[in-house]
Amino acid sequence: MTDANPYSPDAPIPARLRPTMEALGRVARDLARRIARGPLEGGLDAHVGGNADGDAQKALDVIADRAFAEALRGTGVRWYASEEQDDVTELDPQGTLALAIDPLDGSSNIATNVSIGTIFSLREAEEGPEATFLAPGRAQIAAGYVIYGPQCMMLVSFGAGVQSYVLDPETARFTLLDTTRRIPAESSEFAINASNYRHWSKPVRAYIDDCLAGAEGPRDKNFNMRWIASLVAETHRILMRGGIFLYPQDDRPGYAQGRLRMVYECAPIAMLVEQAGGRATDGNTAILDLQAGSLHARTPFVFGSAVKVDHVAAYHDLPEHEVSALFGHRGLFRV
Ligand SMILES: O=P(O)(O)OC[C@H]1O[C@](O)(COP(=O)(O)O)[C@@H](O)[C@@H]1O
Ligand SMILES: [Mg+2]
Ligand SMILES: [Mg+2]
Repeated sequence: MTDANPYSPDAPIPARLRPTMEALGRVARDLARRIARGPLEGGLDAHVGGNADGDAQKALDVIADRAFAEALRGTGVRWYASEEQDDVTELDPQGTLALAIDPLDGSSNIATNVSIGTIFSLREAEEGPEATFLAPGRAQIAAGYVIYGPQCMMLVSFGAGVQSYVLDPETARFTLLDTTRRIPAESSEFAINASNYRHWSKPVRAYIDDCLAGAEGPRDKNFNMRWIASLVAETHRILMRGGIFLYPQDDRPGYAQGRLRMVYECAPIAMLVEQAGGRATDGNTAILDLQAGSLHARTPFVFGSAVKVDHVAAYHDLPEHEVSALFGHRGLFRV
């Protein structure tokens, strides 16, 4: 029952991007099946080496990367840039598109039966890989993710809102749900890896301190916290019910620009978030206006409901004495 077109007939995918999107959908469908089989597949979580960033590579990282690269041949993609490879591959010299991909996001969760994902971004292919991928994220013509969770879903934007699909196990097709996904403005949830608290900058600490102070603090309300350690899963939750995500820079060696990669993770998620009415910044500046210094460059990343992301930026603008003060003396926010 696995036909060539992995989408329902009503999928509003631009004709020019169809072959590429169909290849992505077919691989995602196959990965969803393998991930669901999990232990029966054997060794998906095995350590197999390290990638360009020095991150540990799992077998599923490599399986996913190879499967996407292979399937994208002949679909109009010239440049293939993967988080799992040091260099960009030229798939088709005649191709006019370029694809950046995090083939398997959240790989620390493979063995734990927690949602993982794939993040992808499409651009026009310029003459060289750097001219293509180092241009600000506003140059993206499409961006999306697949979440391998209790349901396998794809959320994608072609620059006119966000389309949501669920993979129907009965038909093996990504079936269109809606094209109007908006991030709810109101929410009481924030997501951050709080184990790094002591390494954060003062503005980030101050922002989180004020959330933790709850109804007794300057925010006058109680918050709840989430941390899944799968960017795709955090993004999906925020697209469904609002909130804010932060992966800031910190003092640990190697974390001067945070953890997440501009080209493969932050730029595509930022496009989806903006297309859903939210905001995505590096703490101050819109991610989509920033340029990556290199293919694998990282950036601090803050995204979610627009008002919340703006608050974080305001904390970065506070004078030193206010950002260091206890929340009772900060006096800036009454939200
Ligand atoms: O373990 P940490 O430091 O909380 O980092 C979690 C983050 O790292 C990531 O797993 C990085 O992605 P990869 O799994 O693709 O390397 C994100 O999905 C997640 O948000
Ligand atoms: Mg990732
Ligand atoms: Mg990854």
